Amino acid sequence: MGETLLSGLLRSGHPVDGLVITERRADRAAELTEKYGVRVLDNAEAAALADTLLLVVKPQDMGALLAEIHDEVAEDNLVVSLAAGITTTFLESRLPAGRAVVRVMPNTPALVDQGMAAVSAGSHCSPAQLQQAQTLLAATGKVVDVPEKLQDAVTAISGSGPAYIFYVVEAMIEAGVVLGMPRTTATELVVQTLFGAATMIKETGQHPTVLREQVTSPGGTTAAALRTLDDHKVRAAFITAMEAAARRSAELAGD
Ligand SMILES: NC(=O)C1=CN([C@@H]2O[C@H](COP(=O)(O)OP(=O)(O)OC[C@H]3O[C@@H](n4cnc5c(N)ncnc54)[C@H](OP(=O)(O)O)[C@@H]3O)[C@@H](O)[C@H]2O)C=CC1
Ligand SMILES: O=C(O)[C@@H]1CCC=N1
Repeated sequence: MGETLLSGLLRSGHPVDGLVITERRADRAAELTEKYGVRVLDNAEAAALADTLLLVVKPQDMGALLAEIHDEVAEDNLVVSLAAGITTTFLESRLPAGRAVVRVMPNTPALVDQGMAAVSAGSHCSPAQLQQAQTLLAATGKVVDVPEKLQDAVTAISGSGPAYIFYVVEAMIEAGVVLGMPRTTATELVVQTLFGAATMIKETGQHPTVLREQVTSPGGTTAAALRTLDDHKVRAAFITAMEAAARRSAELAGD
């Protein structure tokens, strides 16, 4: 996710001299410098130098990272965390008092500038600082401001969401192969169908139910398929799965 954000910032015209990154594995640091021409520092050096700090480690590593940078985070710095489940209270309680923090839930389509990120301000973050975080994230897609109590739901929907879609795509390709289609053709058919359906939802503004009904001829093939999905309780499985994701997000800060 960190590399996705770095590449998006550079693509959107952010000057490379205005960025530094941290990377604890030397081989990976060399690879990133070679690929992007970006300077790699250690965490404390980067925190001392930067005005805005983007924290993109796993939730389980966040406590240790905050301890490392604690003394270097200045009063006017902005700390932006992209970690699932890590609350603004968690961040504020591990930084010097009064520091401005923003909690973000991004997603991987940011890699192709089609990201969906939701931001929530901490208690010392000014509207201008929240806007600054939104502007940074807008380099890789859409950004919405949500009350922090909705961030676990955001994580379950758009944060993890790309994985559910890839899972459905995998299943549809597999089904195509079962039906005798060469894998490459099945992949092409499924990917274009996904792209076409996503574009229809976005461009027509119509409810997905209306669009689904347009495909479903009475007594036809789609009705036969959808009845089978209902028999297997696929809709209920999605709801239960996403409830599990939101629950897991809420647990992560305690891991
Ligand atoms: N992947 C996704 O789709 C999304 C991820 N996120 C969030 O983004 C964060 C990162 O996720 P993801 O990119 O998948 O995870 P990765 O494990 O791929 O990346 C995390 C990176 O942080 C490095 N790291 C850990 N601790 C430190 C430290 N103290 N100093 C410097 N670097 C450190 C890790 O290094 P090393 O390899 O050496 O362990 C690793 O390279 C997570 O908090 C996740 O919740 C949010 C939305 C979507
Ligand atoms: O699976 C995860 O925990 C992260 C957060 C959202 C997407 N990936």
